[in-house]
Parts: sequence; C-alpha cells; structure tokens
Amino acid sequence: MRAAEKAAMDAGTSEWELMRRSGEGAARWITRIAAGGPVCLLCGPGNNGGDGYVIAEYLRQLGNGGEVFAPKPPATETARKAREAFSGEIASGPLPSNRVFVDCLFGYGLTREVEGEFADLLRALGETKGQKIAIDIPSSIASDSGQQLGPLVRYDLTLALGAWKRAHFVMPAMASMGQKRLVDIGLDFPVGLPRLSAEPHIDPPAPDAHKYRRGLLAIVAGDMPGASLLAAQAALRSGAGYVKLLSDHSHPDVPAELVVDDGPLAEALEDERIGALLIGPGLGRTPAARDRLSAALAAKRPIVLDADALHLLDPTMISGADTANIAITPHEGELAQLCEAFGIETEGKIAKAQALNAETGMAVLAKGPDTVLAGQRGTRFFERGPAWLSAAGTGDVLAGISASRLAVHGEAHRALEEAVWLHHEAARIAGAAFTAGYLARAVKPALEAFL
Ligand SMILES: NC(=O)C1=CN([C@@H]2O[C@H](COP(=O)(O)OP(=O)(O)OC[C@H]3O[C@@H](n4cnc5c(N)ncnc54)[C@H](OP(=O)(O)O)[C@@H]3O)[C@@H](O)[C@H]2O)[C@@H](O)CC1
Ligand SMILES: Nc1ncnc2c1ncn2[C@@H]1O[C@H](COP(=O)(O)OP(=O)(O)O)[C@@H](O)[C@H]1O
Ligand SMILES: [K+]
Repeated sequence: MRAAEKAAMDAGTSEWELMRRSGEGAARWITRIAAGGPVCLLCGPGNNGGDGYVIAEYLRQLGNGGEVFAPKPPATETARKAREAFSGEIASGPLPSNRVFVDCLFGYGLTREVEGEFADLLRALGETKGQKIAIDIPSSIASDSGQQLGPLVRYDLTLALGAWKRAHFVMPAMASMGQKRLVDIGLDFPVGLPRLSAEPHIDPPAPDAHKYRRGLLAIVAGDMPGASLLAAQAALRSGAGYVKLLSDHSHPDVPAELVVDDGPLAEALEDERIGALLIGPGLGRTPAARDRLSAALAAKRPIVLDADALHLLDPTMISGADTANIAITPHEGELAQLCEAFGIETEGKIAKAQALNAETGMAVLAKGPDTVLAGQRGTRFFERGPAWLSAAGTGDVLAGISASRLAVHGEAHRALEEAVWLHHEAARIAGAAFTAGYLARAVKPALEAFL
C-alpha cells in the first residue's frame, strides 16, 4: 500500500489528493448508510484521522453535520490540512448514542498498544448503541498481522481504502469487521502482490472428453478407510472423470461409482493414466503408512498431501521432486509441524505458509477459520467460509476436492484456489449443522455455481 501510494505521489498525485479521494469515497458510503441521520466521527492524530476530517466536511456540506471527537490534534501535514478544511467544531464530553459512528482513530500507522484516552474512546464506542463503521481498518488492529492492539469493537462495516490489507482476511481481526467494502482511490499495484482470491471459472468437460482425459484421480487409502472414502465422495463431484481408491482393505460399503483397486500399491501406481494422487486422509502414521507415502511421491504425479501425510513428510522425501506438482493442505497444527520439519522459524500463519512455499516449492494451503494460499502464482486470501465447516471430516472433503481439480488440469495453485471456493460454496448450500458426508454431496451443486 505504501509503495503504491509512493508511486502515485512520485507520478504527481499529492498525499492530500489521495486523502481527499479516500475521505470522499468513504463519505459516499456513509451518507447512504446514515440516510440523513446523525453521524459521529472519531479522528486520530495521523492520516486516518485526516480521512475523518475530510468525511466530516463532506457530510457538513450535505447538511448532515454531526459530532467529531478528536482527543489529539493532527500530527501530520496532510491531516492538519484536512483539519483546517473542516469548518465544524470538535466535540467534548461523553460519546453520544444512536448515531452512525465512523472510526478514524488509527489506520495502518498503528504501531503499538492503544492506551489511555484512545483506549477509553474505543471502549466507549464498543458499548454505545448505533451502527459502527471502521475507516480502512478497525483502529485496534495492526494492518499487516491482524494482531489486536487495543479494545476490539464489533463493526457493521469496514471500508478499506485503496487496497485490502492483510488484516482484512486474517482471524480474529476479520470477524470484527462486519461487511467489507473497498474504496477505489485510483492506485496502481504491481503484479505479484498478495491479493484476494478472485472467483474461479470452472470449465465443463470438452465435447470430446472421455473419463481419463477428464482426469483420473487415485486416492491412496490407509489404515482408516472412512476418511479416504469421504475424500473420494467429494472428489467424485468435483470434476474428475474417474476416481479410484487404492487400498489394501476390502470396503463393503463403497458407493458403486467408486472403483477400489486392492492390488499391490506399486503396480497400481504404474498406471500412466493417473492424472493426480491424493494421500493422507486416514493414512495412519505407521512405518507401512510411510512406505505408502514414499511410493506415492515416487510415482511423480501431481499430488495432494493432507492429514497424516503431512505428519510423515520430511525434506528427504521430496528432494529432487518437481515440487510445483505438490499441493499441501495443512491446518494450523500441521503447518507448525511442517515448519519444524523443514527448519522454518517464523511467526504467524501468513509468513509460515509463504516461507514453506518459498523453501520447498510446494503450493501451501494453510486452512482454518481463515485460509491463506501461498503458491506458484503468489499469495491469496479468501473471504471467511461458513463457521459450520468446523466439523470433523470437512478437511477430508477439501482434500478430495483439491485432488479432483488437480486431476482435471494438473496445476497445484489453481486446484487449491478452486477447492476453497467449492468448499465454501458447498458449505453454504449444506446450510447448518451438516455432516462431512452431507458436505461432500453438496459439492455437486456448488460446482454448478462456478460453471
Ligand atoms: N499515506 C497516504 O498517502 C494516505 C493514507 N491514508 C490514510 O492514512 C492512514 C495511515 O496514516 P498514518 O500512516 O498517518 O497512520 P495512522 O494510522 O493515522 O496513525 C498514525 C498516528 O497515530 C499515532 N499512533 C500509532 N499508534 C498509536 C497508539 N497505539 N497510541 C497512540 N498513538 C498512536 C502515530 O504517532 P507516532 O507513532 O508517530 O507517535 C501517528 O500520529 C491509512 O490507514 C489511511 O486511512 C489515506 O488518506 C490515503 C492516502
Ligand atoms: N470456524 C471456521 N470457519 C470456516 N471454516 C472453518 C472453520 N473451522 C474449520 N474450517 C474449515 O474446515 C476444514 C477443517 O479441516 P481439518 O481441520 O483438516 O478437519 P478434519 O481433519 O476433521 O477434516 C478446513 O477446510 C477449514 O478451513
Ligand atoms: K480506523
């Protein structure tokens, strides 16, 4: 964001002009929400506060005056200019209630714990009645990490200025933001920056498609067949033309459309037609499971590694492999363990996922209540999925979808990005209190939404 602002300023756009665009863009949202009703603004000492004075003056010009609370005078030149251009008064006393509140205390310049009168103001904001709007980001949230540095208010709307910041997509920060909207202030961003995942478009099969060309996915099962069956149920509905379970066990309850190959694994893996592999759900962590993982990696096919495979994985297993073909789907605990196994010492989910991708070349989908993808095309953030996904087995469903998409086109980053969208959409369709099996079946109508 700072680089884009600097580029705009080097090209002749003043900081004041950017602030004017930010403030007026935000004010247009606020006037629609306030619909003529009273607005109360909180302005901090930096340029976030400057945006607040621009908003306040815009509202005054429309005849929609309100209170402006500003515990400290502006400390930057541009914020001072905004304050001078504001023709109203600064309010004092307790915060009123039943207003549309606009929080412009701190933006991305928040560097330390919020204390004293600013903390008191945020606490009062949290307790008062009215709609609450955060300008750029909530004022107690560090914009790069999402770390909470002061009293957290629940907002109805967060208006991001110019670009999304990381904090807009990490928990617990994003849960406090309410709806999120981006105010365009005309900045250009270099390619390759982390960004919000764009909705994918999924191609239907070509007119001359047949089952193998559509993608043969082989799921390497292990000791606990339930998890791999769940992944297979999801994979069957995610686009692959053919889904096979490679298993030592007999499965009396497999659906008729799922082929089980119970022959020797090494032989089954020789099938040239395999487009992708999935290993991990229900694999177990025994020496035999490790052998199955090594065999699957040695087959040198595009592969999704999940669950137990992530516990067994170590750097020797992928040395010399084309890791761009490997997609991994760790939850928080698995991500931490992988970082340890690969000697990565860094804090935070985003940094860990990025470092693991940079170190190994694998596409890393760090899943959980917030999800970050660090892959060949860069870093992607996602909107929050339904919290009903916090149910046992939903990760197996995600792995099945990912592997099915990988079998279709062979691109690890793209497969993982599509899988998150399909997973979230399936959860929305499944509604409340669903089981993982129900979620797997909802992948079919979910896929239809992206055709
Ligand atoms: N630059 C641009 O082109 C544009 C920027 N824009 C807007 O500017 C925002 C960024 O502005 P910013 O960088 O001035 O920082 P901001 O978030 O207002 O806060 C910094 C101030 O707060 C202070 N401070 C920090 N922590 C504190 C604490 N815990 N407790 C108390 N004080 C604390 C800090 O003081 P210091 O650390 O220097 O002591 C400083 O005075 C951005 O989010 C967007 O809204 C848009 O208008 C578009 C154009
Ligand atoms: N609170 C939540 N909100 C949204 N998605 C969630 C939440 N909790 C978990 N998920 C999603 O549910 C899945 C859980 O996967 P995982 O932890 O591997 O569970 P399991 O091993 O039981 O399948 C992941 O895709 C994760 O992103
Ligand atoms: K703010």
